[in-house]
Amino acid sequence: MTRDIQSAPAKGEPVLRLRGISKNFGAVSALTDIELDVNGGEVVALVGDNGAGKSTLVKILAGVHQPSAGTIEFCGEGVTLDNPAKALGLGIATVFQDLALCENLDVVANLFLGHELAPWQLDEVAMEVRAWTLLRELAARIPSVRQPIASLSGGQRQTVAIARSLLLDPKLIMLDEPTAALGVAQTAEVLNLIERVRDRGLGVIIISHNMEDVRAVADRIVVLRLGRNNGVFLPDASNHDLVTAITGATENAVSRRLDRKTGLANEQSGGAA
Ligand SMILES: Nc1ncnc2c1ncn2[C@@H]1O[C@H](COP(=O)(O)OP(=O)(O)OP(=O)(O)O)[C@@H](O)[C@H]1O
Repeated sequence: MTRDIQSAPAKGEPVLRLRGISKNFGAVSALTDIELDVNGGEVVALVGDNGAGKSTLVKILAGVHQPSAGTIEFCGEGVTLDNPAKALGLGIATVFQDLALCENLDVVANLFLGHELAPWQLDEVAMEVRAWTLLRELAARIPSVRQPIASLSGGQRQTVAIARSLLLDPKLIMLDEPTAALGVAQTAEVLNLIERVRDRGLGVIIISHNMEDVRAVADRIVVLRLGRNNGVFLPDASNHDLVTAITGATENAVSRRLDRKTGLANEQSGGAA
């Protein structure tokens, strides 16, 4: 059922609390003893190298995978997320990287796709008004809600996918690489949108490999490495500390490269002064 997007949790209230979450796929331990806390009105970035376990954790919260061990508290209550419908019903929305939009349908149709139970589902005018209202509330830049998805930019598509997930009035929204493959302006637009979603009081989990985007929008950065927690950072943490937590090595190619670049920039600014 579709509800109004205003009824989000109060800011700062715990939305999600994971303790001891583990997930084994046969002999592979994808996650071991994971802790994660997300509050209302907070963006938490989940970062880690390939294979760190980010997608597995998101899929557990989306009800796609069942944890092998551990507890999930959602809005103060212990829950089991047996399937995606249960997670959605509780208020956990996920925007996967493929966005799952229908290219040939317009924005309105995509927003309401799958919400067949809504009373106004077949009322085209009501759906269009609701689509405009929602997109305006999000200050989204979509020229026309009657445009087919195929004609929209990557940033606009991401916006439609996020708006669609908000129609179900979630308390937590998970975004998998929302800025991957976007240009500078589109990335800024999506980051602004994430901030507006946060300002509504929702908890937001964002998976990203882009540290610049993570720093720009996250309130906390949670690092996973080899399926385990490997540090929680504020966005002003140094690149060196973040890269060290992500890769597990204090001396590595990424941090050497960053140090070289920083050194070069300092030399240049020193020379110019
Ligand atoms: N369905 C599955 N069956 C078996 N092993 C899996 C399955 N899904 C994930 N894994 C394993 O779990 C580990 C964590 O993978 P996961 O995809 O969660 O990492 P990730 O951090 O999302 O990586 P990436 O950034 O590359 O998407 C990897 O070793 C992966 O091979």
